[in-house]
Amino acid sequence: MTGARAASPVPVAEAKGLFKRFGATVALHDARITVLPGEAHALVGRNGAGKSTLVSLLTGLRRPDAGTLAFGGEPAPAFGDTEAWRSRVACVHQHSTVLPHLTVTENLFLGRRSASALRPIRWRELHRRSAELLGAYGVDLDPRRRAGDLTVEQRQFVEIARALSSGAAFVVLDEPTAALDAQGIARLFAKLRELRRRGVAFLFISHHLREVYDLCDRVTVYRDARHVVTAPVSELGHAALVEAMTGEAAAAARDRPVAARTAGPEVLSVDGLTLPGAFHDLSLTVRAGEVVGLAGSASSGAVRAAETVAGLHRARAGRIVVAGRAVRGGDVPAALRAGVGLVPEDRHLQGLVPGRSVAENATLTLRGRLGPFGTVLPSRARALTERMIRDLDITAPGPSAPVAALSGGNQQKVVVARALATGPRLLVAIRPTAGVDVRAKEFLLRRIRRAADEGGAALVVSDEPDDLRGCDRVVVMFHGRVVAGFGPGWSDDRLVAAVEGMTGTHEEGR
Ligand SMILES: Nc1ncnc2c1ncn2[C@@H]1O[C@H](COP(=O)(O)OP(=O)(O)OP(=O)(O)O)[C@@H](O)[C@H]1O
Repeated sequence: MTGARAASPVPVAEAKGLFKRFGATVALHDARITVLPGEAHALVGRNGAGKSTLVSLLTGLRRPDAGTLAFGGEPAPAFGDTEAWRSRVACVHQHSTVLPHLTVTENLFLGRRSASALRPIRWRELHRRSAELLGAYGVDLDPRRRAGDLTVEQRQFVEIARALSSGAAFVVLDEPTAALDAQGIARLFAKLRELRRRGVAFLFISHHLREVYDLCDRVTVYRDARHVVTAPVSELGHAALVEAMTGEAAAAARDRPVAARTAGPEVLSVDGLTLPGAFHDLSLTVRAGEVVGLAGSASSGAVRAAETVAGLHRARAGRIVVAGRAVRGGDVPAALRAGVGLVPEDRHLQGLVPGRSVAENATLTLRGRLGPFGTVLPSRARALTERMIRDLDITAPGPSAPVAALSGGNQQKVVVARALATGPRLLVAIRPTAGVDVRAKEFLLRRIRRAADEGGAALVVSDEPDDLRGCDRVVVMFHGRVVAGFGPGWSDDRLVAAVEGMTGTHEEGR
């Protein structure tokens, strides 16, 4: 075995001939993947391609219908032997599996069986060991802290440290950057590079193809439940990668607005808005026909500001006027009545009712509009949803499928569909393309643009240059204040610098 290793290394993980169905849906069809020791291997594909299903099989969460899995040349552990799976593969999900009410130490050492398991727990000793363990991965954290009080980034590092300390040399990262801002992503990547130097291998799932090129050696593409290609990233250019994902030749270059459109009357006017701890004295206008970007990192207050406009928080001071009507803060139904549609940041907490159908979720905001006496007539809801499924290119078995059965990106499209269903005067979209594949991203952004072109207006919160490129103006926030404003034709560098608080310019006013 050891002799053969030099010639062709034993893969840290290898899956062959995987099949997995959910009812009538084929999630994986004869799929395969091979991850070599110490490599950073990307897995990409459109929403619903089968990536998360593969992760659930690779981590022992689900059992394949057919196919084989091996780690380090050995067959996968028995299904249900959690400890054995954990020692072979670790997974960092977008949604953390760290238990929030326990301390960092408890999370790190939870459920470990050892010779000393029957002895009373010596907390001082354990805290010292966790500090040491975290230190070894360059994480400076008080191990006595409750995990629930950590940031997403810190929780991810606890998760990675836990995984590696149980012996795994293979970590699956399922959209780990989705909830991080640019600096958080840079720190995560620095840690991942360092771990790779020590021989740890990664399977990295992301819809940000730039991250794939930045971090990974090889890339595997899945399309419609099947393996399409595995190649070194250096041999698969951007256009070829998108083509492998979509099965179509790459789309023509995205249209960039060259000049500001003539804007109509004010749809949103925010004046002197203050929410202590989040933003201070914020003033902003959005006119009919405009798409305005609100950019900022996690601590900028941009998300909270947009949520306040949509009625999720009550500001301490200031005024919000939508289409000439003052909107009382902290009242979502009032904001909805005034014509605000919201795509919330966290579709799991604020966006969807998982057990209900796609049709019910997509029409949640429409009560009273479709039928008499506040009812939603099933036939009309169905017709409307079928149109949305077509319109937004949602991959779903049909309007009556439960939304929990859709892939993450398709769930996000249902959230956007729902916000658009009311024909809002002002669409407030918070990171609307999070978790959405490359094609669907362009589609959603075009759909938002269209809502504005048809007489509405949109406020798009994001720190992704790609999300903001189609905006007429971009307002940048840093630490709760507006620090910059850009008109059309801004450069990525200057925008990123402003988001990171490196500059404060107003190129085109607000
Ligand atoms: N629990 C489930 N019940 C029914 N269908 C499911 C379930 N989980 C996944 N599917 C279906 O299996 C297919 C593959 O989904 P999967 O979540 O693996 O896609 P994905 O590539 O991870 O997509 P995304 O990029 O949107 O996260 C989809 O058609 C999805 O609707």
